Amino acid sequence: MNQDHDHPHRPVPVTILTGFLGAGKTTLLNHILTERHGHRIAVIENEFGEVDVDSDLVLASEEEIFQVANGCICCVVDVRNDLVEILQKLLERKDQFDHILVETSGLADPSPVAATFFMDNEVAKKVVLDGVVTLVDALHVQPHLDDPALEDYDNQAVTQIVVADRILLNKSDLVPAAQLEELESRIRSLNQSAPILRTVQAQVDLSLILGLQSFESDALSMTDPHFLEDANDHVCDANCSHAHGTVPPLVAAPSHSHDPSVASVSFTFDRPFDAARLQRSLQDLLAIRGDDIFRVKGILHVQGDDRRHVLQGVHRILELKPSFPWWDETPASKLVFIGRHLQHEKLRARLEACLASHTEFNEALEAA
Ligand SMILES: Nc1nc2c(ncn2[C@@H]2O[C@H](COP(=O)(O)OP(=O)(O)OP(=O)(O)O)[C@@H](O)[C@H]2O)c(=O)[nH]1
Repeated sequence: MNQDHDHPHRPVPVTILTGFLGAGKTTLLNHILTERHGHRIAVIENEFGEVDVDSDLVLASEEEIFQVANGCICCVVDVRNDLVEILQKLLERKDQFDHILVETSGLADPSPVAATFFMDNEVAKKVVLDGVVTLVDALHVQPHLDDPALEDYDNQAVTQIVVADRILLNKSDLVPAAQLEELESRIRSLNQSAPILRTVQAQVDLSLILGLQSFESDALSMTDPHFLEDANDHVCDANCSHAHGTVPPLVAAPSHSHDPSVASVSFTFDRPFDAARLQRSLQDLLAIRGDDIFRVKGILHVQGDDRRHVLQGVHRILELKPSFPWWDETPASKLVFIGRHLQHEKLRARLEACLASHTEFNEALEAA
């Protein structure tokens, strides 16, 4: 499958992996990274919260994983410049991989991300957009598609479906068949051409989502003639007045607008959590606030356990699972909440109430 060794000048295909918060992007990424598919993939990740949890959720693999700066890749200029810089560096040693995968944050519009590949003339010559793969959360997508609070703003859940080449209707285990069919027709009304694949835990035959080559830039502009212009008023070419081969100065703010009421708050704690108390407390919180709290994720230090614990919440679904040991890393917790009307201090107080008491902590330290 690695035909690219024989064709060093062939542009490197780039897949953009997108989908709303909690839809299953990291789950798919882990599936891709652990499957024997013959591609050597460089992964670029972008996340929304200030504290990086996502890189800890990606399984160890031989592939290289790069983080672009914190902030939304589709609308923060620095983040898009960061993406161009990473691409420039990656392309200097493109003999080491044959596919690039960009996982966007769950709130990103993939169009400006795709456009970033064409902003810099040197980068544009060396990559080809292979496809946009969109994960859709079968259980939670409906209210986001119809979100009344988005009246004056772009709806990223809709945009992500509209621009997709492949749609994975994920978490199909959580929804009855009749509802899946309704969802499929809703998705079909937004995107008539992308095949919709039902998945559980994002398990999909990778030949259906990688190597599509659907997106030569001609094909891209045929899909939506305003695709690039929408993302940015400028696409570089040989006639540009500015220098190429450096970070393009014209990565301007895109024309779309995010819902400013969606924000993220992050926390770190050295003292371990009482796992049962934390789980009860967050379940109580999500039972009441689960419409507004879209996403919770964390890597946690749990009292009396030398393994990391992974906290995953999507609206009212919450799970806390042990993962691999801390090894020589000092255990500590980091958590991110993403949603509307998040009250930082109230959340902090709730979390602090779930930490193991100082006495418990000291006793555990002495016993160790
Ligand atoms: N029941 C069920 N749970 C799933 C499925 N796919 C993923 N999940 C769970 O959904 C949660 C979120 O999955 P992630 O892969 O982290 O989602 P994401 O899109 O990367 O999340 P963000 O990066 O925060 O936007 C995790 O707890 C997964 O285990 C599925 O098909 N069925």
